[in-house]
Amino acid sequence: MNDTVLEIVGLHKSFGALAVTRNINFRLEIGARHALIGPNGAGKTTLVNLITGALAPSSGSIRLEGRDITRYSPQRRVSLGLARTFQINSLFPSMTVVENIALAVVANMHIDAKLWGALNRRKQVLIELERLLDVFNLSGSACQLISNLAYGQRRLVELALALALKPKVLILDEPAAGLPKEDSGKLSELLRRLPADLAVIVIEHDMQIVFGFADRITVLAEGSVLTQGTPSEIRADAKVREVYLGQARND
Ligand SMILES: Nc1ncnc2c1ncn2[C@@H]1O[C@H](COP(=O)(O)OP(=O)(O)OP(=O)(O)O)[C@@H](O)[C@H]1O
Repeated sequence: MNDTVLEIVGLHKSFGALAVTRNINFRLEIGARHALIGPNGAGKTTLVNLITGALAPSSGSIRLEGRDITRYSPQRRVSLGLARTFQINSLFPSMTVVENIALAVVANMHIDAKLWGALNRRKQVLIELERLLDVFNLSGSACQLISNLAYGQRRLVELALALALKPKVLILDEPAAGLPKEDSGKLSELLRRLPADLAVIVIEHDMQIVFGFADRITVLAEGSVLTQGTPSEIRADAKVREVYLGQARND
């Protein structure tokens, strides 16, 4: 059986004469926990934008479950199961946590207003809502307005929204950014509760999160893959230490 869910082959992106993504290759298997690390300007965000379709590559290909999605729109990629965390400004601040998540669940189940009244549909939505609130420990704040939540809680709601899409691949772009150190410990714990069959790519500067979460790490430098390996291989790699780990947030 082929367990590959996402495959990146020879991906290349130039802005004019500047090549910012150079011949990137990697594959994710079902349930993978993959981290993308590298110094500022290494090309991590550009690579995510290529995978999600926000940018078109100059060459190379992206396959999701064997299907070539290289030229698909971002929306079509999402509908096929490629999600990334929502930005905070995609939450509705004057609505509650549960209302925000419910909107995403209902949209993903393609339930229109007329069918919403059907009891079994309503039950399905409620079961899914309960599951998402539970995964992210949000049940206690379900009825709070987003505008009253602390920053860390809002980030959890974004994660819940992304999971409401029932993705096969989830890209987490710096989930710990802006979180106080004590909350990043909690974030690690919650990341471990993501569904086992979901393939996750995390881009993160916090090395405690990266090494606690990833089973495989790709290190980017100047747009290229410097090396890939298991956390212990990456930790022991002299090149990586030189270009990155010595300067990363790992206190
Ligand atoms: N639209 C663009 N036009 C020209 N150059 C760009 C563009 N977008 C990104 N770059 C350049 O591409 C390189 C990689 O940027 P990118 O944001 O992908 O790096 P990064 O690894 O995500 O960095 P950081 O960790 O700081 O977010 C940088 O040198 C950046 O200046």
